[in-house]
Amino acid sequence: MNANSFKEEMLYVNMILPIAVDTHFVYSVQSSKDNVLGRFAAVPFKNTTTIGLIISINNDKKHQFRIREAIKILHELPAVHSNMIRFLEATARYNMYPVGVFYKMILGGMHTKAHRIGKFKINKAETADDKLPQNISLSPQQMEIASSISANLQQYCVHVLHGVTGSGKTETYLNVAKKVIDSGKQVLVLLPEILLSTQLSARFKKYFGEIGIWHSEIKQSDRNATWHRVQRGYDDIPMIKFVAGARSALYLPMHNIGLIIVDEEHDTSFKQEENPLYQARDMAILRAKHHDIPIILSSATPSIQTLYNAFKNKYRYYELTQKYSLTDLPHIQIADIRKNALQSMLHSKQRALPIIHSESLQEMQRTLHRGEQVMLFINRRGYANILMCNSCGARIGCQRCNVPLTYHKAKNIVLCHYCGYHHSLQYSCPVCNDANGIRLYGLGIEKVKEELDKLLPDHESAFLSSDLTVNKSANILSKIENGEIKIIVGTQILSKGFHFPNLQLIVVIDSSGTPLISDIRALEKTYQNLYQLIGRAGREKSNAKIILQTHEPTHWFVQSIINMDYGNFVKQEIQNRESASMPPFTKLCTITVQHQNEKTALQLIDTVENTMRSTNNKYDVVIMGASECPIFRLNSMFRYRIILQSRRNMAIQNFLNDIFHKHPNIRKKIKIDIDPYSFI
Ligand SMILES: Nc1ncnc2c1ncn2[C@@H]1O[C@H](COP(=O)(O)OP(=O)(O)OP(=O)(O)O)[C@@H](O)[C@H]1O
Ligand SMILES: [Zn+2]
Repeated sequence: MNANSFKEEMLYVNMILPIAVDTHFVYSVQSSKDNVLGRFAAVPFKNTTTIGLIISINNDKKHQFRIREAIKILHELPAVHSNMIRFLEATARYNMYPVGVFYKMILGGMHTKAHRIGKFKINKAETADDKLPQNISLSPQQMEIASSISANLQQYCVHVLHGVTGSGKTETYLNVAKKVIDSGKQVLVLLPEILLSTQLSARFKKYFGEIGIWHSEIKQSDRNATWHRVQRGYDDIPMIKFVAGARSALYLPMHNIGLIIVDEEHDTSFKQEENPLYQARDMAILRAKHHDIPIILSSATPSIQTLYNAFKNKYRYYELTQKYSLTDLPHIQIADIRKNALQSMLHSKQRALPIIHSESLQEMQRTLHRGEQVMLFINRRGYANILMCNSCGARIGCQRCNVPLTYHKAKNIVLCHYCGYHHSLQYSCPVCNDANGIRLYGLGIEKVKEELDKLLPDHESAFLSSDLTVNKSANILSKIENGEIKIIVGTQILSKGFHFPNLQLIVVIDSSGTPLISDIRALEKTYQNLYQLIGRAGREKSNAKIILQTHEPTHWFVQSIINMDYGNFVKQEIQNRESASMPPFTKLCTITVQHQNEKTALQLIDTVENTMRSTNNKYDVVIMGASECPIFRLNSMFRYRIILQSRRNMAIQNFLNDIFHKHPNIRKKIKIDIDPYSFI
């Protein structure tokens, strides 16, 4: 390099700012050309300051506006790699946002006020008290997979790690991760948020010592320290080599990333449903591609999309066929709620359906007697999900949404699960004015716990549901682990990758229940949840039991669960998707408009639809709709939508860009959801 290139001069540079506009910003900096690209810089913006990212030199000689000068370049941080910048632009293009929106995620909630920059305390990240006792030696099957993946660490490749629950997928990918770290690079593991508060992070710490944890609830000071320390070390405090995080960790500007792992890759929580909308698993694949590094997708029930890509040899597929502990798979049996209902009516003249079947109760007593743990699964929050008037039959719904309300007993409120609207429970009917008309029906987790406390008063039981914070769940989880709590009642978060060695019985309160809203992935999700849930029992001991309480014991879906044949289910489901031209055979995108005024909403969607239909559609995009959304009124807004469908990648984005180019106003009026997971 010649000494001249270090000469400082006045340069114009193009920058991305954490702002939702489609342009780059030009600033002047006093620096050498070689030392600015990819640097963060504090800059004045309007009447405040922010941190921008320098992405290129601006060679224009004349500028229409007065160019402001950057306050300082953050030379203490390494330059962001051009691969990361390309990834940033690609992710914005794919999800149809201005690049600044995703750049904001790279900043990860850092202070952007100039006077605060560089003023932070370097906290130590999380460390385990004890290191792993001895080196874990992989089984021959685990070893073969780990070596095969490790043989190919220098380039992009998607590896699918499929193995029954408890087969040692985690050990296998950690073995690969260790090699990557030993070679001087960094590893990122993405997990559903709830798993970060569990044994899994503890296990990571035992493996790697200090690790970075990244999720929505970490303290600002830890956030600052981790953000800086994934980029460089400080004095005697080394750079963080291993980061475990929820989906937003994908955008951390790690200095030298060598491997990404997405654990429980099928989990739908990887789709962010608020702005910006993106699928973190899919974007992780995109990031791996841009950095030219491997990515491992791990799951006992990989998504249909992932398996389809593996079948087509786009991804490499590995299967772990045996449980590591070699205990038997749990025994699954059915408890027919209808029969039990009849009996309890005859004997006790009680009309209500029993919540816990007599067979389940007996099995629970036996299990507890042996000192083992029991889990009850119900996929409904709250106490009662039907509030109906006994006189007029009116059902109490949300004032702002077209959905029924749920009674939450602990908080003593009637709550809308969609918009959060709530009020206290009232027994008078708002429709017929019967002062005592409202009755509670239906079943939620709180009612199950109440029933349990009646049936088994000597045992403490605990709740686990998405209503809890990460810290609260961590507290409950540790009580379950140390055996203080013997009975666990929970919603679908129980099906995430927990490891409770002493859990030997799971009762699924109601395994019927079809979803209210047509969702292309409804069956896939239900199957994955139940399969994963079943995998929580009998992890270290044989003779575990699963009881599926159901109204429909002969239903094909219930039968396919009993057989635990995921491969067969996937084959069926892939055929269904193909004949319906649904993903993974096509790409979808929903375009939603909403307005407080019903007529205005309708006019809006008409305008959008007409514009779309009159645009030259050279991309083979199919326009379906417009129609009312399944929840027509949500949060006081009337909602209409159009579904776009295409067989080609990026065709929908290109089509929409053409429209926005001609009709820039349309964009502001619509919500775009690329690869939608929610169809409400
Ligand atoms: N080679 C090994 N040596 C010692 N213990 C192992 C080994 N492989 C797995 N185990 C242990 O077996 C249990 C299950 O392994 P692991 O958690 O890796 O499985 P998994 O497939 O990731 O599970 P899940 O999908 O259910 O989360 C763990 O307690 C783990 O420590
Ligand atoms: Zn509501």
